[in-house]
Amino acid sequence: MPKFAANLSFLFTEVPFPERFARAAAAGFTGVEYLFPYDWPAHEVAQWLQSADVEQVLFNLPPGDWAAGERGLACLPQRQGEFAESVEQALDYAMVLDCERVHCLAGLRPAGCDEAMLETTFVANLRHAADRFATIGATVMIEPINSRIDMPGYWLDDVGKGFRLLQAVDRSNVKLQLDLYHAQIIQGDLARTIEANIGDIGHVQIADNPGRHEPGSGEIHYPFLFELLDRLGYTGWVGCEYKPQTTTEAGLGWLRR
Ligand SMILES: O=C(O)C(=O)[C@H](O)CO
Ligand SMILES: [Mg+2]
Repeated sequence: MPKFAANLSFLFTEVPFPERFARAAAAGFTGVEYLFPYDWPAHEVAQWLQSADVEQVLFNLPPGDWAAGERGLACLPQRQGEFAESVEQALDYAMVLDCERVHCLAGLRPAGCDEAMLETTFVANLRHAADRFATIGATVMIEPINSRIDMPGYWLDDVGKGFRLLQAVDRSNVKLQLDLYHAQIIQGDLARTIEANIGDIGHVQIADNPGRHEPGSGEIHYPFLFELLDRLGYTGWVGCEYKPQTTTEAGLGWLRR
């Protein structure tokens, strides 16, 4: 069975964020991930990790103005200076939190912008981020996110495009974050996608479809996919990025099977 990380932006939301680390540990998780740590000083987050004795598995680079609807900076030609600053902020947090993985959100497709310009910008930004995070031995993830249900207008909304971009970026520490919930909505064919690209997959996330709830609540047969990941020798983490149908603890039955 793969090793699972609790995504604290989705799970244990019954309690304030600082308390979620201990709740995740008490539920048996040894690693945690979440969207953004930037509302708190890095040393405080490090204290929560240490007190709960859990590993910081992944977090996201700053996304721009999330509350205003922005979903990342990496593809935006006019925001490269801000992107570079966001990389430095995330790098500082990754060092303090001893985190080896960060996810770089691509951004929303701006109106009237040439697609080639967006891709050129994304590739240059990811190369920059990769070279900065390589200084601490960390990996930068890019994640295809569905633009049909969850993130309308998101620029990296195709799984094949994600794997193609890895080739264009050409950095060994840039990998694909395969969120199987998004991949199911985008294209399905999950097992073959995993098998054909296992060497380029740096992180996996799970939720069921439809509804983005616990594994076993929808159409995706996760026991088969977990066995496939094991058989393929996947040693990375699997982030539990789903919305519990009732409470987090009540929804952990799938993990106990
Ligand atoms: O949306 C997702 O699935 C993610 O994992 C992003 O990192 C946050 O939006
Ligand atoms: Mg995800």
